[in-house]
Amino acid sequence: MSVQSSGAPAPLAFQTVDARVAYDGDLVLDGVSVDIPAGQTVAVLGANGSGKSTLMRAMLGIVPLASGEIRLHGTPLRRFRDWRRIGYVPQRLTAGGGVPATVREVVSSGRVAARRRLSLPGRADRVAVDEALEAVGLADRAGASVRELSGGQQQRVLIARALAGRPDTFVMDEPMAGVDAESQGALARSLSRLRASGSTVVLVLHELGPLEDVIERAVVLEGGRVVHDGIPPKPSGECARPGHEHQHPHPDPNAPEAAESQSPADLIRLEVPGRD
Ligand SMILES: Nc1ncnc2c1ncn2[C@@H]1O[C@H](COP(=O)(O)OP(=O)(O)OP(=O)(O)O)[C@@H](O)[C@H]1O
Repeated sequence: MSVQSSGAPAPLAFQTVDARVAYDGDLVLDGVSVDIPAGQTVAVLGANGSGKSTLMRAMLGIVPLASGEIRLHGTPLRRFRDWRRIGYVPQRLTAGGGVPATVREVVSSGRVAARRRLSLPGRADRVAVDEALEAVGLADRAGASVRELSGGQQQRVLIARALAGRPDTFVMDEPMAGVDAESQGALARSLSRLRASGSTVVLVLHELGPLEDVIERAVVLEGGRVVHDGIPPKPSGECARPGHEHQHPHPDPNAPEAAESQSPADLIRLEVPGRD
């Protein structure tokens, strides 16, 4: 358990208790229990179809549980109302869709929940949007149509939209998927700042890559179950050699969590679509 400097345990941002989710009768989350203290930066890793996105959606009540319980900031999900605290970046959506919106317009939409009902955007909204654009390195593209941007830049727009609402708790589903190196660097810097500011960040990743130094903890899913929860696995051996195409997270044999896990040899077998 994470402990604050006062010695008291840190309050939990997320708590899933024996969570089960089924689609059409097929169990895709099979008894997941994870406590995420406020202020932690946690990666959820696992092979394709292991249930990562489903866990994110269940944590936010987007898909219902078959059984178990979810609490957000100590409140059972069904009673949770403080959604302004939560910033969600969904998986693989383009920021603009078919609508010819500018970067600023899309990011400004992240302020709607933070505004008082029926009030027009004010100075605080403009400042929040400016800061969010700055944080993801897109201040100079504010007037551009999102359709002109690269996939990685569009991903940054979605993150800026979440930042603009000034939540303290982020859920990001594969923010690095299909993102170019420049945008990966910008995202890594944004996440470092979020971590330094005490925000909670839970993000789905296929590989740690440039976020390796930012991630404090990794939860690895396999077949809808947690098979590792602890120190992020380090790339090693063949995969760590220069010239290797990608970095699969591998178990660190020296990590105490790895030694305690159910099946160390099978811990992490990640697939990266189209690259293996
Ligand atoms: N809405 C849905 N209806 C039916 N089955 C679904 C639905 N969403 C996901 N699934 C199935 O549930 C399983 C877990 O999917 P999920 O998207 O949570 O996995 P994932 O680990 O995030 O995978 P990926 O890395 O490919 O995004 C998969 O077998 C998937 O096909």
